[in-house]
Amino acid sequence: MSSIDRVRIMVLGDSGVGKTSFVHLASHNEPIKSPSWTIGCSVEVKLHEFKEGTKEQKTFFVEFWDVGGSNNHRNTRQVFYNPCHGAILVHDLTNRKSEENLQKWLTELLNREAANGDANLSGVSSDSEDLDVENLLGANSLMPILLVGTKLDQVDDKRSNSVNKSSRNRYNSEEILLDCRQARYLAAGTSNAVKLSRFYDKVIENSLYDRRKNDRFGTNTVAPIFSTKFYSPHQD
Ligand SMILES: Nc1nc2c(ncn2[C@@H]2O[C@H](COP(=O)(O)OP(=O)(O)OP(=O)(O)O)[C@@H](O)[C@H]2O)c(=O)[nH]1
Repeated sequence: MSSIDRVRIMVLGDSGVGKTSFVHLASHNEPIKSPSWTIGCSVEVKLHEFKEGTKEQKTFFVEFWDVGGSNNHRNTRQVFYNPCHGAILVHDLTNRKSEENLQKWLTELLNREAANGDANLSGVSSDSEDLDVENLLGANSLMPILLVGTKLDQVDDKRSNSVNKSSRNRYNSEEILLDCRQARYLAAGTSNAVKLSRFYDKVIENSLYDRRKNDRFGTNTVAPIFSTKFYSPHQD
C-alpha cells in the first residue's frame, strides 16, 4: 500500500474564539460536544481528495494544528510552526479585538517561517513585531490563508447583514462565517464546503512546491505527526 502524504495547517486565533470547535466540525463533520481549553497544541487529521475529479486526483491527510490561544504559551507554541503549508485565522464575530489580533497571530507565524529561512519570506527579520503582513502575503508568500469568523448565531441582525457581505479581506483570502455548533454550515455541497475544499487544494499545492524546493536545495523536512495532543509544560 502506498503511503499517504500529509500537509500541515496552523489554526490560529485568540483564546476562546472557537478554534477547537471549528477544527472538530471541519474534520468530523459534526459539532464537538464539549470543547476543552487547548493547552499546548492539539492535532486533528482528515482525508482530502486533492484535485478531485481530475487525472491528478490524489488522497492527502490534512493536519489541523490547533495551538492554544493563551499568551502564556507564546514561546512554546513556536515549535509547532514549522513546517506550515497554510493557515486558518479564526476570530469571534462578536469580538472585534479578536479580528484585529489576527495580524499579530499571522506575524508570529510568518516570523517563525522567516527564522527558518523560507525563501518566500526573504527580507523579513525574525524578530520584527511590525511585519507588513498585507504586503508580504500580497506579493511574496504562497502560503494560503483562510479567514474564519465564528459565533454567527450571536451576531445581531443589523450586523449580520454587513458581516455576511464580506468575502474578500485584507489577507486576500476567502472567508467562512459560521456557527461552529451547527453541522449544516460546512455540509457537503454548501459554498463553505467548496471554499474549504479549494483551500485544502491550495495548501497541498503549496506543500508540493515546498517539497520540490527542498529536493532541489536538500533542506531537511520535519517528520510528520499523526492525530495526537501536545501539552505545554506550563499551564496558565
Ligand atoms: N454560540 C457559539 N459558541 C461557540 C461557537 N464556536 C465556539 N463556541 C463556544 O466558544 C467556547 C470556546 O470554544 P473553543 O472551540 O474551545 O475555542 P478555542 O479558540 O479553541 O479556545 P482555546 O482552547 O482557549 O484556544 C466554547 O464554549 C464553544 O462551545 C459558535 O459558533 N457559536
